Amino acid sequence: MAARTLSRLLSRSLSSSSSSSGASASLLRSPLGRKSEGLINTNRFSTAAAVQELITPQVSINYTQHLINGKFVDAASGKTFPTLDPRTGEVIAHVAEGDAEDINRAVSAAREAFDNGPWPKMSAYERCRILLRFADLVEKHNDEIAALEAWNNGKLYEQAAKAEVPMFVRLFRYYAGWADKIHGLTVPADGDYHVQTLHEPIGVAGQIIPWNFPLLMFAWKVGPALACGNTIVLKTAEQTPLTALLVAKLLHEAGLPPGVLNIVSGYGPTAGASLASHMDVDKLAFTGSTDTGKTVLELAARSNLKPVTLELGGKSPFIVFEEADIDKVVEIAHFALFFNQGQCCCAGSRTFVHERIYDEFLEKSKERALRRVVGDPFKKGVEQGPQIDSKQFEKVLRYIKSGIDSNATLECGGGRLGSKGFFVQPTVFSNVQDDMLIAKDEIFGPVQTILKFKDINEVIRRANATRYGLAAGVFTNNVSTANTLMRALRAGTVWINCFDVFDAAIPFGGYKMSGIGREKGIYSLHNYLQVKAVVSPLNNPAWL
Ligand SMILES: NC(=O)c1ccc[n+]([C@@H]2O[C@H](COP(=O)([O-])OP(=O)(O)OC[C@H]3O[C@@H](n4cnc5c(N)ncnc54)[C@H](O)[C@@H]3O)[C@@H](O)[C@H]2O)c1
Repeated sequence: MAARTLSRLLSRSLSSSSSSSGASASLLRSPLGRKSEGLINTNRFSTAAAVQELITPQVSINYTQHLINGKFVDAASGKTFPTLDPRTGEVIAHVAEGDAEDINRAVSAAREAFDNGPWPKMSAYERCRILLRFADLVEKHNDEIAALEAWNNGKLYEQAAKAEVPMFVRLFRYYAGWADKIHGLTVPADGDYHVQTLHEPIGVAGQIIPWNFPLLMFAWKVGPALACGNTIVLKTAEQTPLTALLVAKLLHEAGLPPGVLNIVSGYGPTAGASLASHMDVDKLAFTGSTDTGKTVLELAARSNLKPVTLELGGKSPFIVFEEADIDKVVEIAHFALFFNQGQCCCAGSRTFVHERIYDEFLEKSKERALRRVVGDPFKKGVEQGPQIDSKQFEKVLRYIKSGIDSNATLECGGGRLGSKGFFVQPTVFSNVQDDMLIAKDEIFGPVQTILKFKDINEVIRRANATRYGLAAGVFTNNVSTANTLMRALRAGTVWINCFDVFDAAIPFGGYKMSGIGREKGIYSLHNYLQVKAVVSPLNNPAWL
């Protein structure tokens, strides 16, 4: 298709901003009666002046086909599917729709590149240098990549430009650094034998990623797999296929040989399921919902028993003890839940507050939510954009209704914003009980649930009483309380007096139904390596 340019679309929607059409730059009326151009300001006390400036980065959609064996190609069936701008629900591009045949072609290219191509035979230092060159190129195209990410996902442009693309770059530099430091051991064993372990690439890695952080999920998976010398078939989420194709182009410009990274766009039950069940895929790494995680694990087991890592959903407790600094923690709790429109696997989605500070904490949390600025993610000062699509948007509204029906107290929000796009009011519930659906299920939206607790043992029990175990936050000035909680909480990450601190070196993953295995850090390398024991007899050894 002809390249579409974001700045052109933005200027078009700006010039029509006096109509009440869309979220991008149209007039949207907040439920609180404020009305302002191009934004929905939930602040009764107004910060509108700070949020007028529209950022118009240059970006166009140039890549919409599959990337197979270093070339952009149409789907075998010739089919395409639409990808949307969540601000308006309008189609921004038609993308090749992959199915089993496209997956077959991509897996064959990856197999050939692994078995006979230069990548696994290249020195680790050369692989490192390609990854470093790629990181430099991404850095150079930072704003363009961030704009495409925001356009396709609805996330804040500034969040993508200032945090997510730089984190992407950091992840690739981190794994580039590992490429030439991966090695086995010599092992002292009983008997006259020389024993060593070889850490070998696992082969063709199948990777399936979600839509909430399309670029970061790409980096978490592709970075370590390439550092270890594997080849890849990546299936992007159907909602957000665009940025993976753009950065993959840059990776080839950096010197990646053809066939090493193949990308197929398409839907889960067709393209995703074909990848998970493919007999020639040696490893599967999946990030997405717990239900789909179970499906892909089963597909992997029923096909060739490929090893599977799973990064799944969460319902993470955010626990505030009585001595915490209330103003500061209200802000962190707000961020922990509402960041990225609440579409975070590790969102602090059960805010447990000690009964002595509960009322004050609740009042301030509500005030903060009312001040949250919702609007066009390309505007400076906007804090919240739209949900990703109508399905997620409706799911969030259903959970809000379920909270109301189950007699939790709706403190603020509770509905949609505007009439176009997928904007949801920042919503806070109090009087939430553990057995309510809003306290048990992953809502994946801007809905904060605030629960009251009395003592440490009670809150540990309640925080752990979930099928999930992805992350937790603990806010206390008492060292002993912190020490107890960091061990007692059954979660892959425990943040003490902070939340959402990510770094390439920090492992991430879940206990219980939040997943299997860890990504990032040194731990991710283990996902992409086979360990081979090599044993040979020693004649007359000088030492053992
Ligand atoms: N633990 C983590 O690191 C982490 C990170 C981000 C998101 N998540 C989780 O992801 C979920 C949100 O993402 P989502 O709605 O895109 O999840 P999802 O499970 O619907 O989809 C994730 C991916 O799986 C694919 N898929 C769907 N059905 C499939 C099937 N039958 N076979 C193979 N692939 C299939 C989709 O096309 C998509 O690419 C949330 O539950 C969130 O918590 C977890």
